[in-house]
Amino acid sequence: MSFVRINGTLLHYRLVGPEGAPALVFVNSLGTDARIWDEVIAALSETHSCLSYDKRGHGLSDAPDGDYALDDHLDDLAGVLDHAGIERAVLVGVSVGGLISEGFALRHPERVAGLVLCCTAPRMGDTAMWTARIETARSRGLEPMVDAVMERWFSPGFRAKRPVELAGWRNLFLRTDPQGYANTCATLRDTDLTTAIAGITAPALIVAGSADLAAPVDLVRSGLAIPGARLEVIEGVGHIPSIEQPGILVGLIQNFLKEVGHG
Ligand SMILES: O=C(O)CCC(=O)CC(=O)O
Repeated sequence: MSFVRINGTLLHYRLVGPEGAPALVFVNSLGTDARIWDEVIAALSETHSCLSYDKRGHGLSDAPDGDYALDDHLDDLAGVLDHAGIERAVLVGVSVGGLISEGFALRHPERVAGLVLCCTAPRMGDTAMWTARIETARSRGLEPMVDAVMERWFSPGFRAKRPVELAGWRNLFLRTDPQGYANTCATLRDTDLTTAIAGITAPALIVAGSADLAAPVDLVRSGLAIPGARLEVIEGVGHIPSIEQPGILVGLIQNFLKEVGHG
């Protein structure tokens, strides 16, 4: 576990794998932290230097007050990469982490060797939906929404067959700072990269889960506006494939890394 302060905000990150190996950077989703990548990183860190971090408002990172702009997340990510000595990487982002990855590829094209965009889209939800969620989180915390969130995150099969793990991930969500959660919902409320992603020059693999209720396959398809991007759909999986089917996700990432010549 390592920590760094970027522009006053403390961020928690982990860097594992062979020193000097091609880098992979993992960006987590709303209401989760870097632990969602553990099984994927266990496999990929044999060959790659893997950096994961808790984005602001989540995990062991600070949760500063006020709405977070996409630019705040991009500054954080650039700061963590600079601190870790990573010049260029393939970014693997899920949901809002995918949006952050797209934004980073637009701002720093020279630093992005490729994008793996899981269960995400350049515009997720709408203003009314995020405004309502922000209001709930700020006034009543995360408890009122936990059951609905678990249904969006995990397929019916996962929820039925893996109740103990489900209980653990439920705890992760409930222990997220409600203000950090709400402030990150503001990023989703205010970010629309629908037009901008046509300007991404990095190669992109887009991954969807057929049972994802937070980012349904048809929404995820909108990411194909990235030139040359291709889509893979993991059958029967919900919003967080790194938890439900880490082995399948690892295989997809490994094929993509070969295609783009990144280790
Ligand atoms: O997961 C994200 O980063 C945002 C999408 C979302 O709303 C997830 C959820 O269902 O809570």
